[in-house]
Amino acid sequence: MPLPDKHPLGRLSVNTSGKNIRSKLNFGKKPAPSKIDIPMNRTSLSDFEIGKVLGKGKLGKVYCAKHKKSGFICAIKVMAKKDLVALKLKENFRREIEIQKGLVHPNISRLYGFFFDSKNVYLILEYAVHGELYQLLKTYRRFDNVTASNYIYQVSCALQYLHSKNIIHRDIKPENILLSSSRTVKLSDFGWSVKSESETTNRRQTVCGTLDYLPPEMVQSQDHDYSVDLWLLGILCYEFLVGRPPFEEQEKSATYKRIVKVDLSIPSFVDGDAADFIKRLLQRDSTKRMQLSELSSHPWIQKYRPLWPKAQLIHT
Ligand SMILES: Nc1ncnc2c1ncn2[C@@H]1O[C@H](COP(=O)(O)OP(=O)(O)OP(=O)(O)O)[C@@H](O)[C@H]1O
Repeated sequence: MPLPDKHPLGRLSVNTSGKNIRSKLNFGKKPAPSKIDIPMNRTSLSDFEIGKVLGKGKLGKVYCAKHKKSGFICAIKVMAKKDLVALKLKENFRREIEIQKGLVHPNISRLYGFFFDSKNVYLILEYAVHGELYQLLKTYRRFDNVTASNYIYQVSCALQYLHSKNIIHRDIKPENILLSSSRTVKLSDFGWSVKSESETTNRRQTVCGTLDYLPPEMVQSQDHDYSVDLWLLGILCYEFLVGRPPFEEQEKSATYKRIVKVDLSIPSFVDGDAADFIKRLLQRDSTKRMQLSELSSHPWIQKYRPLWPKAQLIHT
């Protein structure tokens, strides 16, 4: 699988404040339905009332929208067909849709369906009212242990589900995590995900993902498997608690070197149990990484779990 020309190995800076998102839509007095009931084969843009821009991605904008007939509130991602072709992203996009449309889990952003016209492709997505977790992290700089452990646990639930379906996400980072009401994590962006035939045999070699988050085996273009997501979870946890990823350097090559050596230094303000949690995931030898099934019994999770908001305990 070739690496598309324009993969963003860096941060995107977009305005996703989420303020007044719904203000332009006529929501009416009736509560919006919580389930979508749209015949996808006959859907077109005119079936939706389009509201405010929720954010801008590499390939287009995402809008808040209401399905006129049912009143269902969703997010619509609009991508120009010509951009998909020009950026050689058609295959990536097709794979993303194929993978995401079959996923139904409380911690995974739903893709309800898609439609297209002569110019654009439109994805109908679950609306995440609080937008990207990355913006929240930028606002607070770093999260406290209660928040971080809760978000990490929710991401791990999403990963457990994905892995059970033989899917490796490969691009976990704060930009690819959305927050819906009551701060429920919604893992999104399946553009770099792959579906393996079997959990153990199908190791892959494609280099992908975001630079700071790449595991040693991918930096070195070696085979990789499900355990890349464990590494990514470790980096995510570090970034939540410290405010930046652990191997960040100005020069790409310096970052690569630090990743390969696992040149990890955890600031002293990080909770000792959290530091242990991170170290258990950031293992050079991918077979030694803490398994998702072990994660919920780790002391860091155990310690802060009683303080999590009740709404996030439903997936245990
Ligand atoms: N389902 C959603 N609910 C609410 N806001 C969303 C949703 N999807 C995207 N957004 C907002 O729109 C912005 C752009 O999303 P988009 O998926 O296009 O970003 P992207 O990271 O460039 O994705 P991709 O890598 O697939 O192009 C996001 O940063 C987010 O703030």
